[in-house]
Amino acid sequence: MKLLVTGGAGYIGSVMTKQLVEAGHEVTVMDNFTKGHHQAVQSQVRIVESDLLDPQRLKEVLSEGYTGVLHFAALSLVGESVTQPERYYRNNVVGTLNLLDAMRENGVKRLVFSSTAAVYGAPEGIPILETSPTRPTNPYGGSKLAVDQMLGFEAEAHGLAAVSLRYFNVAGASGDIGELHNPETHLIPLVLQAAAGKRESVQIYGTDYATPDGTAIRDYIHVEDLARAHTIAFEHAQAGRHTIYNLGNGKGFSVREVIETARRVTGKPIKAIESERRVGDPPVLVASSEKVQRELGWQPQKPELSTMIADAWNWMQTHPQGYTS
Ligand SMILES: NC(=O)c1ccc[n+]([C@@H]2O[C@H](COP(=O)([O-])OP(=O)(O)OC[C@H]3O[C@@H](n4cnc5c(N)ncnc54)[C@H](O)[C@@H]3O)[C@@H](O)[C@H]2O)c1
Ligand SMILES: O=c1ccn([C@@H]2O[C@H](COP(=O)(O)OP(=O)(O)O[C@H]3O[C@H](CO)[C@H](O)[C@H](O)[C@H]3O)[C@@H](O)[C@H]2O)c(=O)[nH]1
Repeated sequence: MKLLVTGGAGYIGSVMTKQLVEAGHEVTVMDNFTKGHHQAVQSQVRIVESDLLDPQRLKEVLSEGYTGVLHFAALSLVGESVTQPERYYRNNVVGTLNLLDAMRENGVKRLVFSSTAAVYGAPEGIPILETSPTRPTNPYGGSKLAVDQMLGFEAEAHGLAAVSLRYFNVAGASGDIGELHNPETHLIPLVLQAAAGKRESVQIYGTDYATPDGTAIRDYIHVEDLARAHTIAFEHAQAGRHTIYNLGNGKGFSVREVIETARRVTGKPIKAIESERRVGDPPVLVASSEKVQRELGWQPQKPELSTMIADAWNWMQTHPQGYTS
């Protein structure tokens, strides 16, 4: 298949691109490189350095005849979205609208979209189902929910085959591709930076949650398992339908458990400092992934937290400078 991967130079998109290339597909990556890395993209992949906010370029590219699009490009810093909501809605919603226009104009009718657990806000019940109420507590989650809703209407009106995958906490690395965000806000890379001596310590945001050890609980999913789910979802997408799936392991780990596991995996004494809660963080986010398992037959192959941390640690050690381009 000939596929367009937006945001394919970012963390998850580059793992997706690698898997697609390994499966023999022809891939074009479109990325504006505000966050992405050239080195994360396989050498045989065509890179179009362009922005989703350039509708003309999107139309030109999509006129080249694609089977479908895997759409990862987005801004995704929760804190930044609170202070700059307009930027998040423009990039994530208007960018996706431009993409849908270009797809429609060129008869490209298949899309998998990166949605997020952030659409659920602070959930009423755990595990979180796809039918749980969506009440995002920040503009990032709001922008993703707006796209999820838009896709439902677009599928109905124009026959698009669309799938939204609502990821929980993505972690790990895939061989020579790893996680390098700047700034980094995610727990596991920060913990490993402390293990590697790149930072003195890691902060534990909140020790007074109503959880067994007082720290917040999250559902971590290996980036390879996540990317594999996209391929299955893409193949099963049905014309005129928009389907939503949660993607997690259905099992939660606390911040202290993550740090403890990282100490064991790395053999390093990682210094942790107990701090205040981070504003807007829900105490527990754990997915029910029953629907994706039942309907698509997806199963995580790397469900262990220690495997995710070991793969991320291995990447960090083999790439001490991260990506250089
Ligand atoms: N990492 C997670 O834990 C997580 C969890 C839930 C959802 N997601 C979603 O998954 C997707 C990928 O996340 P990631 O962690 O790989 O992020 P990332 O920042 O590493 O990758 C996103 C890529 O999109 C590109 N991009 C952003 N806006 C663009 C635009 N307007 N035009 C072209 N390119 C643009 C960036 O340069 C970057 O390379 C995002 O949509 C994110 O919201 C991520
Ligand atoms: O230095 C840190 C960083 C994080 N945490 C804690 O670790 C947990 C995980 O935090 P991350 O920042 O790694 O991940 P989030 O759960 O905040 O965010 C993830 O889930 C969100 C949905 O709620 C979005 O989808 C977002 O893109 C995705 O990364 C949270 O309880 C957070 O408070 C710390 O204690 N110390």
